[in-house]
Parts: sequence; structure tokens; C-alpha cells
Amino acid sequence: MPTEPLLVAEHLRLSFGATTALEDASVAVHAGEVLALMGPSGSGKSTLLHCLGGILHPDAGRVTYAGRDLTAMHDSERSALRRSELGFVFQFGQLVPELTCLENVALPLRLNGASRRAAHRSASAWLERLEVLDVAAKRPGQVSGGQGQRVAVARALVTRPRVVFADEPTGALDSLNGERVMQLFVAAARETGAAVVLVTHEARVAAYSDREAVVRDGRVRTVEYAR
Ligand SMILES: Nc1ncnc2c1ncn2[C@@H]1O[C@H](COP(=O)(O)OP(=O)(O)OP(=O)(O)O)[C@@H](O)[C@H]1O
Repeated sequence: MPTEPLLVAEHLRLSFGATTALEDASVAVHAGEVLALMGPSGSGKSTLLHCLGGILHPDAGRVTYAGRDLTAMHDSERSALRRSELGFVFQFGQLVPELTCLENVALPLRLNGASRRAAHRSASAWLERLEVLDVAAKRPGQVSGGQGQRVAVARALVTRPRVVFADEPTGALDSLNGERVMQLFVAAARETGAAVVLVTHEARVAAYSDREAVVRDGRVRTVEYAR
């Protein structure tokens, strides 16, 4: 494990009106590691994940990515960083329904300036890697939940991000499907060297992580090496 973490959250505080979601949350993510955020419902896991990924802005505290202060960046700078170096896999609604699965996976590359041909070539390779090349021409509404999640994983990894964030990535799947998605996801992330930060309730999903952080009452209480 390298000594310098890639992504660091320090003393994050964030409230939604009268609800304090994060109280004093600190956690570090190392390059290439898989970190699971666990803990009771409403403890602040998703909020922490969104702060780490630069989607939510904390009221206090700091998030540093590769030595750069995410919390101090302009929105445009943070969006550019998100597009090029971070990937996201969410449980629902992440695929564009009007596009085919192939076009969905190609989209981040197109947004980063790749030609249609190059983007489609990479997207095909990623769909194959996730064992869903057969649904390339279908729209998200025409595929199963498990296939959709694999397409979403392909889309998150296609830009070869340094960190991929996943919020309950297998939450809507049965255990067999969930298991396979996690296997493919973690193997692909390890192959590209991406770190993974995932929120999960399920011990069998957390079993794919290198470390588990337990979030309680808006704080990261314990961080342990898994296995
Ligand atoms: N957009 C929002 N507006 C208002 N309150 C919110 C919002 N997002 C989260 N909260 C509140 O902040 C607290 C932490 O929510 P968060 O979603 O981070 O918890 P969680 O640990 O991910 O929960 P779960 O495991 O149920 O998904 C909860 O009390 C939640 O109700």
C-alpha cells in the first residue's frame, strides 16, 4: 500500500436543513485499493461518497485528490476532473434511455473528444470485458437489471479513471447476479489500476474490498483491512 493516499477527506461536515448527514468524517483512499463504506441506514455513507466524488460540496472540511483541493476548485474545473479521472456507478437511472448500450458506454469518451469510431471500438471492448457485448445494440429499457449494471460498470471504466465510485452497485440484483457483477467490476478495476469506493449494506459485496470503513452518525468510526 503506497503511503501517500490518492483521495483524502478531512473533517467533513454537511447538513441538509436540520439534518446533519456528516459530522466530522475523515477517510483516505489509496491508489488501486477497493474501499467499502458500510454502516447503518442514514449514517451518511452516500453523502460521504458524493463528497469524495466532488458531487456534493461539504459545509466544512476538505477533500483532496492527488494533492489538489477538490473543495476549493471552480465547478467547471471539478466537472472536468470528474469526467476525465473519476467514474461513477449508481443503482438507478444512470444510463441514458434514448441511447443504445454501446452508445452509453461510448458517451464519456465522446464527451472527452474521442472520434465516434474510436469511442465505439473501446466501448465494444468494455462490453465484451463485462460479458454484455450481446446487448450492445439494445436500449437500457430492453435489458435486464444485471446487464444494465454491467453496462454501467463498462461506462464508468471506459475512460480508465483513477477512482470509481459505486453506490449500492448490486443493490437491485439477486445474489447470483450481484456476485458476478462485483467479480467483473473489481477484476476490471484492478486491471486498470483504478481505486474503487463503494457503498454497500451487504457483507458479501464488502468481501470484495481491501478495507472496510464503518460510518456511524456522520463519522467514519473504524477502518479495517478486510480478509
Ligand atoms: N438530499 C437530501 N436532503 C435532505 N436530507 C438528506 C439528503 N440526502 C441525505 N439526507 C439525510 O442525510 C442523512 C444521511 O443520508 P445518507 O444517504 O448519506 O445515508 P446512508 O448511510 O447512505 O443511508 P442508506 O444506507 O439508507 O442509503 C440521512 O438522515 C438522510 O435522510
